Amino acid sequence: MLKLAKRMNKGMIGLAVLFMIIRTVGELYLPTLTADIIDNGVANGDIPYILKMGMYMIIVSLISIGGAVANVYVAAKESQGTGKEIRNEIYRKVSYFSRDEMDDIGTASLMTRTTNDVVQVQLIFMMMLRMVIMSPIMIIGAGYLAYQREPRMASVFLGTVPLLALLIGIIMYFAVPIFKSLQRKTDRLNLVFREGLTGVRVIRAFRKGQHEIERFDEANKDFAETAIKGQTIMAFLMPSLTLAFSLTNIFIVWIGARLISFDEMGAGNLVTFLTYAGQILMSVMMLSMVIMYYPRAQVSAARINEVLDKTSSVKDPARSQSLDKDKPASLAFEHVDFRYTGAEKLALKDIDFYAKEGQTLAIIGGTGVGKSTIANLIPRFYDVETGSIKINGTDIRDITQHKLRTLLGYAPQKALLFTGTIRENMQYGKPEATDEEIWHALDIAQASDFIKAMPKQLDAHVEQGGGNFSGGQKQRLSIARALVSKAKILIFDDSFSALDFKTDAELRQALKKETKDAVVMIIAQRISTVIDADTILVLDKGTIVGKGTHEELKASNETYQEIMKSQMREEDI
Ligand SMILES: Nc1ncnc2c1ncn2[C@@H]1O[C@H](COP(=O)(O)OP(=O)(O)OP(=O)(O)O)[C@@H](O)[C@H]1O
Repeated sequence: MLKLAKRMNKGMIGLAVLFMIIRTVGELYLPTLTADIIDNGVANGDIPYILKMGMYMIIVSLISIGGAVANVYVAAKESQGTGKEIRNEIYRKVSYFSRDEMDDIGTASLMTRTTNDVVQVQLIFMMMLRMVIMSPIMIIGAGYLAYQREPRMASVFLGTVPLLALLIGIIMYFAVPIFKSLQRKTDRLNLVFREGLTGVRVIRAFRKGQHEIERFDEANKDFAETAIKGQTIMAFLMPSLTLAFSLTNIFIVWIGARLISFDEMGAGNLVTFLTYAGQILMSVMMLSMVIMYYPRAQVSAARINEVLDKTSSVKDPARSQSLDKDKPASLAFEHVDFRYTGAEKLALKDIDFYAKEGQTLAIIGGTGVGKSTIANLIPRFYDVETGSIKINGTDIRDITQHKLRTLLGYAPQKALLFTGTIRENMQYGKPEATDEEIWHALDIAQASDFIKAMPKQLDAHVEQGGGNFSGGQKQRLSIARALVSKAKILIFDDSFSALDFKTDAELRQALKKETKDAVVMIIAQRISTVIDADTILVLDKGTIVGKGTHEELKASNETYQEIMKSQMREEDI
């Protein structure tokens, strides 16, 4: 918590303290003025004195109110501002995470941490800048002033304050663990909600709607029950305060009345004491509220720090090497082994190939053999375990990720579009791309026809995740987006799978003409997609079991022949 609190502006903290001191001193001074009015003004019937002191009280009240308002303003501004900074930093940090770190924390939890956890921390910052400053000054100040006035009456606080502290301690003993567990339950609630929303089509197709509703209901119930339990325990706080307050008042009035009747104390002191009692007990309660919320905020702070302290396993080199742009583009995997974090077995073993500009390299194989893993290693979503990947002869770990990614055009397996217009989506990798360049890329990707058919064309709206386009349309748009940047290394991870055979063939033909100075990697499961590639890698269980052209593999490679048999009729073979 302290680590996050250090982000607050020291000057603003100083201002909050100053304004709070002004407010508290004002509030502590007012009861003494009341006592003066009663003892010197009312008792002697001195109207001018009452009026003078009344005016004085109004001025002190106004200064005190001014301090209070200024303190709230500074506290709110600083806590909200710090919260905003923390959210920004989490977002910046996460955007540099490798897939390993993303998998480790999980998207739902990252969302909870950026929103709900930051709100908890903001709340405690706000409390710190207000109550934590005010309460100790108030308790010590009111206690001291009360003692100065009449030590015999002040002794009442020695009994009631510890009683209140004991009651609060008991409440906290039960409430704190409950509040701590609430953050975990918020995570679970978000996870189930997010899965239910993103998987809504699958859920409906499998008629699992009711099951999902019940799953959410269970997580929701668990969260609500825990929150209710916490609030129920908290509900004892107010009666405890009332009890302590009433006992204090009874004792003050009892002792006070006796002292007044023996003429040992003025009536004004009694009123002053009752006010001090209220101020002291209220401050104890406010402090206990902070102590009550603190553990929950501390859990939140730890969860935020976990994200902020996480270092990406994929690091930029201390000194980035420059790539020779004039050199012909090339992509090489040199004896690459790769294993997912925590996995026992290698996902890729001894992957070794080379492709130069103008060449198309295809990778074919069944599901789960490691095709996408190869594609994911090139933009350094993960780093290799042994061996190396080289672009234009330079190890990709020797250049910055930013520079590396400007060299790549990547169409992922799951075509993803962003909310906005077609133009904005196409300009994602090259913000300065002209309409002409965009249409050209759409032409190659066989996407211009359906975009032209839309009334707004390049200004047509794209819904979240590209929801208003078909799977095949999304794939073509995703291919066009990769082409717009005119990258020298183009990776198409199963990007042709939702296209019909005719579109698939036309697209590859147009692509071939356009990519004479680029290396094109096509990952596919269909033989027809890889048939024209210069080199085809046949992948099985993470290793290359065949390398060559279609004709060569057709003649000699068993795995390739099996894939062909499963996909083509005998006469086509
Ligand atoms: N994030 C991950 N963490 C752990 N293991 C993973 C992860 N992603 C993939 N794997 C495993 O690595 C292996 C290769 O997966 P990969 O996605 O590369 O296969 P693929 O050949 O592209 O399959 P498909 O054609 O079905 O997409 C699989 O056995 C898979 O279970």
